Amino acid sequence: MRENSQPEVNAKWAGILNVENIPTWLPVVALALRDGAGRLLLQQRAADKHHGGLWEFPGGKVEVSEKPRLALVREIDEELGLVLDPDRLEPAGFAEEEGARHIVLFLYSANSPNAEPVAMDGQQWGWFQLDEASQLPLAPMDRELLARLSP
Ligand SMILES: Nc1nc2c([nH]c(=O)n2[C@@H]2O[C@H](COP(=O)(O)OP(=O)(O)OP(=O)(O)O)[C@@H](O)[C@H]2O)c(=O)[nH]1
Repeated sequence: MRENSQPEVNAKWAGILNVENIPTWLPVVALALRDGAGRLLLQQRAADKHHGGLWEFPGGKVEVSEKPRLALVREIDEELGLVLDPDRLEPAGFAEEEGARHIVLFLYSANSPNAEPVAMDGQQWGWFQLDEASQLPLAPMDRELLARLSP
């Protein structure tokens, strides 16, 4: 594209294109991992974090330039010591949370009948049937996503 020679027009575009003027959002990936009995793995957030004490799907923030699937593989390894095949992660929905940080949570699903998770950060976790999971104090987006999962 040819550069605009009018300084006032350039200044206007510089203002619009300045990253600080673009509303940003935080991409987060999470996993609905099912065991051989169809139960879901959920874990409890640390008390001192956003949504502290609530239960959630394992996962975390997508780093800059990281592909979502690979971010999820990294997070699941870091949190649960499980190494997943990125090609076996199925998209399972997304949800959004307004707030100081606008979060978009991308949920994937995977089956792992023989998974032996280890709580790498000492977090509480468990396998839950869908009806059991819905009884837990869940993070708001997780409740929404859980309701959309097939039994
Ligand atoms: N991992 C995960 N985060 C969720 C879920 N639901 C939900 O609202 N969140 C929110 O998404 C954000 C993800 O942050 P995180 O803390 O898990 O991410 P992280 O592990 O990369 O960051 P950290 O450095 O703070 O530990 C938090 O604000 C968290 O409350 C969920 O199901 N899984």
